[in-house]
Amino acid sequence: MSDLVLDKVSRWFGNVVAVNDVTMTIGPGVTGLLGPNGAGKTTLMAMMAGFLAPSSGTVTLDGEPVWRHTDAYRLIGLVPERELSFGYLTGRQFVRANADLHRLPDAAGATERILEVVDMVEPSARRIDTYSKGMRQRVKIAAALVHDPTVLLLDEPFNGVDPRQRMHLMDLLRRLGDDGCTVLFSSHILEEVERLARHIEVVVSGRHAASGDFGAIRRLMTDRPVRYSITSSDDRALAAVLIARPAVQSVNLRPQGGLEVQVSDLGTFAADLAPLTRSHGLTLFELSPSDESLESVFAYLVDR
Ligand SMILES: Nc1ncnc2c1ncn2[C@@H]1O[C@H](COP(=O)(O)OP(=O)(O)OP(=O)(O)O)[C@@H](O)[C@H]1O
Repeated sequence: MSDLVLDKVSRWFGNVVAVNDVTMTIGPGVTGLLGPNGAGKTTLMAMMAGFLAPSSGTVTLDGEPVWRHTDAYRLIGLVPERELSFGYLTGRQFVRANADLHRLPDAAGATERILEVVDMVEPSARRIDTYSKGMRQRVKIAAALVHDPTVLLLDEPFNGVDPRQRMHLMDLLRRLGDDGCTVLFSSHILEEVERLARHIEVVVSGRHAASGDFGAIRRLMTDRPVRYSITSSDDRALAAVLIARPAVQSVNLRPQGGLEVQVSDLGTFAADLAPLTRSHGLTLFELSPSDESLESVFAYLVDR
């Protein structure tokens, strides 16, 4: 069981600050690292894996720094986002090469064991460039796990993977987490993180924006003020009805028609809206969030 601890970690490239003063602890089980593109997730993972030195601050694994510490490398496996460039190798050869690099006493045995774990025994005799995206991911995971690390870091492991393979990968990560492995995976997709991780860390623009149980963070996100565009059979009458509701903060009639409504409690508003319009003899034509981009959700978390 391992704890990965980041203490006031920053990393800059020239004058670009990729990671800004991040403090967090990643413990056993599955944790999701959520953030929009360019948030600094890859840079954070590279520092956690000991592949990149922090510009300031420290990353430690069970109290020992990971940077330039070969003992720590034996405890960490990294599954990078980039594609494997060894398409001419078979899956087995690639995993075996990693086992050899770790100088495992029984590299052949470890290779077979881990191919079994990721369910890749049968295709492992084929060249990697004949594999589907999901199979390539599983081989990368096998290579990262072959030395039996206590920490597994995965950068956007579900990108481009079809839904069936995604479920398969999620089951695998869940199993590793249940067995006590410290599993951290990054994603920019909320639903993906929600399905797999109970604990999440959110990063935005290099900063640590939120940390905790997924439900609590989801609530923070749904309780934030949200703006909707609504069109109905009688917008003026609907405006009068809506402004009386406690969850509604403001209502504007738009010059081009329809309403712009700001809501403070998304759950209550969503549950109320349909029965409310019906009971006033009104018909809803369109309801769409005006600022529901993931970036706006993240920006809200940062500004809190
Ligand atoms: N080697 C580098 N040189 C210069 N800038 C870099 C370098 N690596 C990362 N950056 C910058 O640091 C910021 C964070 O990048 P990073 O790749 O860590 O984010 P990310 O959350 O992983 O994004 P994505 O999901 O798009 O990969 C970006 O602005 C990126 O352009």
